[in-house]
Amino acid sequence: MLNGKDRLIVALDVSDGRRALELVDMLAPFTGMFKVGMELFYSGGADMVKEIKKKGGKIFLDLKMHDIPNTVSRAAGALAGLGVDMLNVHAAGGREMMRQAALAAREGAAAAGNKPPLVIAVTVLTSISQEMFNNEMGLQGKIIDRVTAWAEITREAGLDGVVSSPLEIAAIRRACGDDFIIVTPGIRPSGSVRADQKRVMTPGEAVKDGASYIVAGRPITGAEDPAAAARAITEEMDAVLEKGCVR
Ligand SMILES: O=c1ccn([C@@H]2O[C@H](COP(=O)(O)O)[C@@H](O)[C@H]2O)c(=O)[nH]1
Repeated sequence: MLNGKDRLIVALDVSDGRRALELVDMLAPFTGMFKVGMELFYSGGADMVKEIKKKGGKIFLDLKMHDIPNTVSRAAGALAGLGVDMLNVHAAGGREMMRQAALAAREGAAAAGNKPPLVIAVTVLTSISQEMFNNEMGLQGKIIDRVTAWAEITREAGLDGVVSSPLEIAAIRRACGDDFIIVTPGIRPSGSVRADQKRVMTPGEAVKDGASYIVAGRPITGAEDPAAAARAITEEMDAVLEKGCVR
């Protein structure tokens, strides 16, 4: 079973490549994977991915691709050639887009001699509240039902898992089983600032509910001592895992 360190993905949401690499050095002892998102990838590009890999860091490339199947699958193939460990698309792009993206990612990785990345789909962003979902996005019903339905389509399309808020973990586990990967941002250690996140839980609660991985950014990178913040999060998860109360 993965321990707290393995399950922690730190979001490197900075535009300064030097700062990103400093954070990698500082946080590597407490972090299983580093998330390179739009800010760092659009400013540092593929070189940033290569630099983090040189330091031995695993990479979740979080570009949330959402376009027609041909465009997304070609992009997924190219990104898999970089040797990333995880990449993602939006489930709202549909079953066929997801299916082609997963295939292309596996082929792109094999062509470059890399291990196939985990390919996962973003469901409903953690910054969306139930009220926004219904009134701003014009979508009916409950977020939890939409997330669960998209998770099932994601699994049927041959992807490895989903990104959801921690509030939906238990429902996804019931629908998609224990082997399905659930990655949850919207992680806020007790007492920390929510900022733009609407559907949140603490690290311990998320792991207790069955999260495969949690993503934390500002609670770590914005802390006075990022290493201490990351260590506290891994310890909180380990305490839950050691009690064996993981669903
Ligand atoms: O639904 C989603 C999908 C992705 N994210 C990303 O996770 C991190 C969270 O950062 P915090 O600073 O811990 O809020 C960020 O990179 C997002 O792009 C998400 O928050 N929600």
